[in-house]
Amino acid sequence: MAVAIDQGYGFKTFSRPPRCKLPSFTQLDFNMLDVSQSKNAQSLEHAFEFTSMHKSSSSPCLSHSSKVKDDYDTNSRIEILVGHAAPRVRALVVEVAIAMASGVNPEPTSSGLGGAYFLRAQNGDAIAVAKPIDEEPLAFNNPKGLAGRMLGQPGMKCSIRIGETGLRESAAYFLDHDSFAGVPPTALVRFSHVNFNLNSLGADSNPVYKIASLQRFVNHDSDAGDLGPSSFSITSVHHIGILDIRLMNLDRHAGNILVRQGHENYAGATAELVPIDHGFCLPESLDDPYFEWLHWPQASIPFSEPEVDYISRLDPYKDAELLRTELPAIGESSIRVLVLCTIFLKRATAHGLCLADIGEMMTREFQGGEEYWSTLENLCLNAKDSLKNGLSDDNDSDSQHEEEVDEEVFQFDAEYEDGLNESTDTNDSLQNSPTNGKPSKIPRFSSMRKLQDLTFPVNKNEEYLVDDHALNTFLDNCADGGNNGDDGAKASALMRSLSFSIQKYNHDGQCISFGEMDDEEWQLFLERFLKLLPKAFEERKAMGLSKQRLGSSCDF
Ligand SMILES: Nc1ncnc2c1ncn2[C@@H]1O[C@H](COP(=O)(O)OP(=O)(O)OP(=O)(O)O)[C@@H](O)[C@H]1O
Repeated sequence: MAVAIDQGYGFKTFSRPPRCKLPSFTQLDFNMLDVSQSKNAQSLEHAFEFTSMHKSSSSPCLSHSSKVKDDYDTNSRIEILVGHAAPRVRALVVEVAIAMASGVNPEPTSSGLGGAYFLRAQNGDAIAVAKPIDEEPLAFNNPKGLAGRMLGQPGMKCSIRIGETGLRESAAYFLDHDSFAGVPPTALVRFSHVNFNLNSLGADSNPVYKIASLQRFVNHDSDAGDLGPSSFSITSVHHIGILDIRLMNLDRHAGNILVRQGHENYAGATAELVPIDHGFCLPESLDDPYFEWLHWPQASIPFSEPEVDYISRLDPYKDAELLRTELPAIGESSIRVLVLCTIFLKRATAHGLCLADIGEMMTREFQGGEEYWSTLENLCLNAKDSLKNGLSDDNDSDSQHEEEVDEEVFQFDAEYEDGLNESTDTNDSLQNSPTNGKPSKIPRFSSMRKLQDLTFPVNKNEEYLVDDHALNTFLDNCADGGNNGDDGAKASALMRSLSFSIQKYNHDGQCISFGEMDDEEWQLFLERFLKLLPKAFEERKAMGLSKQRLGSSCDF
């Protein structure tokens, strides 16, 4: 049987496709592919070179509805929206197209809070995981009882909008240069006429298309939540951590790290880790990241030479340009978070800090029931303050500002010290230190009152459709994990990473954002920020040394 190729929609066979019918995106028509002739996707891709696949000059359009009038027919289709230029994406899409042409249906997964589906080949092997954007947690077609809000509204993380996690999954793959962290090939695709979940809101809509992230399925033995970290290779932990820091990943819980067991060797720690689920990366504002690896011993081991070299070669401005070109729907404020975090990583590494140091400096802290800005946020607030106060670059103003900052830091540290005094730590050397060996912090709520104009805007007048009672019941059920064996433990881990975000969103929904600055302000801000870094890094190092003197260094 001959392989029929849809000349109009993205393939060429032996003659050029008619110009007028070239679509914006690559499109494969499942039913137009004769599976019996297509032994494997790779050879198919080579045999039938894709057309030039003009990338749409406009942003991928994320529709706010699942009901559309499809111009085509009712055959199942898949199109690449984002990821044409990414390696190994087309092979993945072709494989999925072939599987679907053979009549294989998506298989819903029970884990995770969003709708996620395994796509299998005819022989039953999983090929890919698809996650439709309208089935994300809180989105209107969420199949796990967490539906309600519309796309574009703030989601589980206040700094990431519903419907935008798929874009971020794709961005993480683009930004994982040389497969350093091992993010599986990922694209943003459009499925037409495929059976995904529709809640009552859209149940009568047929035909339907869905935008979804599509990721290569990775064979694995377990996830990091099933094991202690002692078997994980240092390299795997470092590489994932480096990615998480650059992208400010808010959701690196243990379930988002797949584990592939290696063979035992003299070092013992050989398990390879595969990072998945990057939907909560690249927030629109600084936020509180969740790094499961933060207290793993591997994170306290200095970066290796190749890692330092990789970090030194990272170019935040090139990465920013890559996102602007390949994922124009990702906003400038998220791109600035990427730039800032990458600069932070580069400078901290050059200063000799380890992964745990850097991760901790990005993470907020709780003391006495209060949440405090992270060191990174404090640095940004101070840099923004100095811009706002119009301080010039001359030395006098600089030192005057530094004094002001020091005073603020000292006042806070006194408060922090009080807290420590109440706790069990009575070590004199720590108590006598002017900064208490801790990075400077500002009580979150007081600093927010002071800096409201710098925060991520959330329209509090918008009416959200979410049923908060249902949400809370769901969360309670998840948090009741201890009684449910593995699933319960995973749910608990997940909740640890997510629950505060929900609480935060409900209470204030504010974070530090850079989107409101014009280019000149942004550059000035970065200059100010860079000047503040050496002192913060020194403080951090000093803190590490005091810890070591106290004998609390990590044993591995
Ligand atoms: N690339 C992959 N390879 C293998 N399994 C995967 C892959 N991506 C996801 N999975 C599995 O699919 C399930 C759901 O995926 P995922 O955790 O990404 O969904 P989610 O709804 O975004 O989850 P969460 O609620 O943790 O944010 C998980 O069991 C996960 O292990």
